Amino acid sequence: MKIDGVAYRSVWVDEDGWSVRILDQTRLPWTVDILRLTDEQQVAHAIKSMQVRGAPLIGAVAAYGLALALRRDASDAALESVAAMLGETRPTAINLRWALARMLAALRPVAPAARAQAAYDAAAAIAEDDVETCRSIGQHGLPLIQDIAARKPGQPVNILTHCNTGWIATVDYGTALSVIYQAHDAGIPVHVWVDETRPRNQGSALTAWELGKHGVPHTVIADNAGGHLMQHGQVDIVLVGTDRVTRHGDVANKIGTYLKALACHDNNVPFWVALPHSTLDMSVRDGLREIPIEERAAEEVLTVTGQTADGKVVTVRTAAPGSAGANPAFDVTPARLVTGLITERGRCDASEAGLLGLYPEFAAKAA
Ligand SMILES: CSC[C@H]1O[C@H](OP(=O)(O)O)[C@H](O)[C@@H]1O
Repeated sequence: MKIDGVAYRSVWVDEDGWSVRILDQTRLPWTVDILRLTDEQQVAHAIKSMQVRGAPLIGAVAAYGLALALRRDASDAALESVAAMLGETRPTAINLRWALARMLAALRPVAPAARAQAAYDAAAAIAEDDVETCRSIGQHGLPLIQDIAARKPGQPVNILTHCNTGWIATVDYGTALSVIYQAHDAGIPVHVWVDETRPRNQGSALTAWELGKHGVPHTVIADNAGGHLMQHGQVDIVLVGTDRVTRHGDVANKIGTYLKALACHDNNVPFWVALPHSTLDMSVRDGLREIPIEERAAEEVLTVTGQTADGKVVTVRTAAPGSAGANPAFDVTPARLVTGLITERGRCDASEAGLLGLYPEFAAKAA
C-alpha cells in the first residue's frame, strides 16, 4: 500500500540483498521509522516487542529471520534451534508456526551450502503468497459491502473493526481492511468505526493511520462504544481479522473481539472474520480450551503511549500507583457467534463443513 503516494510493503529485503527491512509499528502513527534487521535475535525482538505485528506478517518476518540466521550457520542444528526460538516469540497467531514449518519443510532437504539462498527464496514465496492471498480476501469480502450499500443508496456503509488488520498486519493489503480498501476503491461510500483497541491501541494508532493515508472516512471510538452504536443502528457490519481459526470455526483474535461478537449477536449485526489460509489451525477443535492466549506485560495496561503537544512521544501511567494489571492479548469467539469467514478462496460458514468446502485438502490435517 502507499504512504503519502509511495508504495510500501511491511517487510522487504534491503538493497544489500540480505538484510531485512520493516516498519517499526511502535513508532506509528507519529513517525515512519524503517528498521534494518541483520540477525535472528533482532527479528525475535521485533516480533516480541510488536515492532512488527499482525498474524500473517509475523510469520513472514520470522521466515526472513531464519534466512538471516542461515547466512552465518546453515547447519542442521542451527536450522532447528533458530526455527524453535523464533516459534516461541508469540504463542497465539498460528501463522508464525505455519511459516516456520513451511520453511523447515523447504530447507531440511537442502544441503547446508545452499540453504541460505533457499531460505531467502522460501521466505520471499511466503511473502508473495500473502500479498496475493490478502488481495483475494478483499475481493471475496467486497460483495458483503456491495449488498449493504444497495440497501442504503447514497448513505455510507458503516463498518466497525477491531485492532489492526490492514496492510501493516500482513505483507500487503491486509485482511479485514483489504475488504474495506477494495470497497472504498470501488467507489462504495464507507465509514469505519475504529475501535481504539486497548491496551496497545492498534486501532487508534495503526488502523486510523492506515485509513487516513488511504482516504477512507473513519472515526476512532472507545472499545466499549461499539455495543451502544449497534443498539442505535449505527453499525451495518463488523469486520475483524484473526490470529487462529480452528477446525470448527472458533476465532482467536485481539482481546475484546468476543465482546464485539456478543453485541453483534444481540443486535443482529453481521460479524465477519477475514483470514488467509495460513491462519487456519485444523488440528484444534475447541478454541476456547486449546488455543494458547498470550499474556503480555501488565505495563501495557497500566500505561498509555502518546504524543505530547510539542511532539514528544511519551508513555505515562494511567492506573493508580501500586495497582496490579492483567493483560491477556487475545480472546476466543465461538463459531456460533461468527456470521461467516472471508478467505482467499471465498466465503464460508464458521464450521468444519464450511472450511473443508473451501479447503478440502485440509481434511486430512490432524484433528
Ligand atoms: C491480519 S491479522 C491481525 C491480527 O493480529 C493482531 O494481533 P497483534 O496486533 O497482537 O499482532 C490482531 O489480533 C489482529 O486481528
